[in-house]
Amino acid sequence: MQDYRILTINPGSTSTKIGVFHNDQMIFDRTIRYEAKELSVFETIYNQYEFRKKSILEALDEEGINLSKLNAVCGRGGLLRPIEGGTYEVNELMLKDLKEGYAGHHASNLGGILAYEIGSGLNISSFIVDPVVVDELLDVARVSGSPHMARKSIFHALNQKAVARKVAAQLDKKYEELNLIVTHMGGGITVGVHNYGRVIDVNNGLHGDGPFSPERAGSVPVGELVRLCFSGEYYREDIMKMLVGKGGLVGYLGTSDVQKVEKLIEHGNKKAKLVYEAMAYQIAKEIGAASAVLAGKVDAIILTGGIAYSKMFVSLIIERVKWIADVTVFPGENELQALAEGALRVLKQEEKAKQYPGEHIHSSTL
Ligand SMILES: Nc1ncnc2c1ncn2[C@@H]1O[C@H](COP(=O)(O)OP(=O)(O)O)[C@@H](O)[C@H]1O
Ligand SMILES: CCCC(=O)OP(=O)(O)O
Repeated sequence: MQDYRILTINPGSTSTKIGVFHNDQMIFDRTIRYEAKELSVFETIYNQYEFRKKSILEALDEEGINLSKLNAVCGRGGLLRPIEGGTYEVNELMLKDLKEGYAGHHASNLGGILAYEIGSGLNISSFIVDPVVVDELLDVARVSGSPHMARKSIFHALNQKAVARKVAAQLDKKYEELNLIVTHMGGGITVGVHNYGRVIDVNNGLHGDGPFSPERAGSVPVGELVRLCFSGEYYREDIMKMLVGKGGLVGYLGTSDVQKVEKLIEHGNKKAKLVYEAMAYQIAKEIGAASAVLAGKVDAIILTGGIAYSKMFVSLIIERVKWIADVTVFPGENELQALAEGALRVLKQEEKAKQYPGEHIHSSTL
């Protein structure tokens, strides 16, 4: 059997996580953290490209990783056109969409770009796997209530699918045989309805939908939002920041760090307690809505992401949703492993790499 060596790259808003895999075994990983002031000199996320690339190559060099032994580079995919899940070869159109921010700007846009630039320099393949725009929504889930707006699928597809596969294996089943509700709780929070391997409904984790999160407002009262927009007090950017970046815990408490919020609660801060409980309450409510999508036939509820490390937070959710199905807690994320496995399936020819953008997915049915 041929062996493969894969470099995986997962850019986040404050860090770039990298991993080197020998087949599906991680042999090196590192989280390269950046100071806020290091990144603030760049006007756009795309402008951070050279800086992040240099930091990756330096980390690999420090570890003595021989780049010429790599067979592929695989990055986290960003805000592209809506596409179905899977492993995609990075192509010209994908690079253009990632650079221009076809569906917006998020650090994950750099994943495909960095994979391509490093891969093409070494003359090896570059891929992305399950980008945040994976769109497997039911038509009925796309209808928002206004013909001027459609609901969109933007979520932690990579980690949700990776963790769902892991839990399916624990249950001795295939992912495609189960109905799962997967909740990723990180900087953003998304609750995905996984119906036999397809995410048929999910809140748009980036653009104002679903539970609030450490740094995002989630669904807000829309009449109030319109009032703020036309109050003459704010620019568009101010309002967008209220929704993403300065919403949620940051908006109420000035921090996106759940551990700091727990410290405030320990010290008797009543506001912190209320906001913390409200975030768990909104997540439980979203899981309840997800269970209705599956008509109550739920094999398991999964809680994952950084916040799932908190026993206190997780127990607040579990006490409200345990009547629906068993809850499995999978703290952190499994994204580097998922990237490597996605690339490996293609390298081993178990799957063909998909071509972006593939079949057009309608953003509205009406
Ligand atoms: N041990 C922990 N207990 C509680 N919260 C945690 C813990 N570790 C990380 N978090 C919280 O998880 C969130 C970040 O989650 P993560 O999945 O790393 O985010 P991202 O989506 O940005 O990758 C932060 O709010 C952080 O404070
Ligand atoms: C919903 C898009 C992905 C996302 O929100 O990722 P982060 O939580 O890492 O910002």
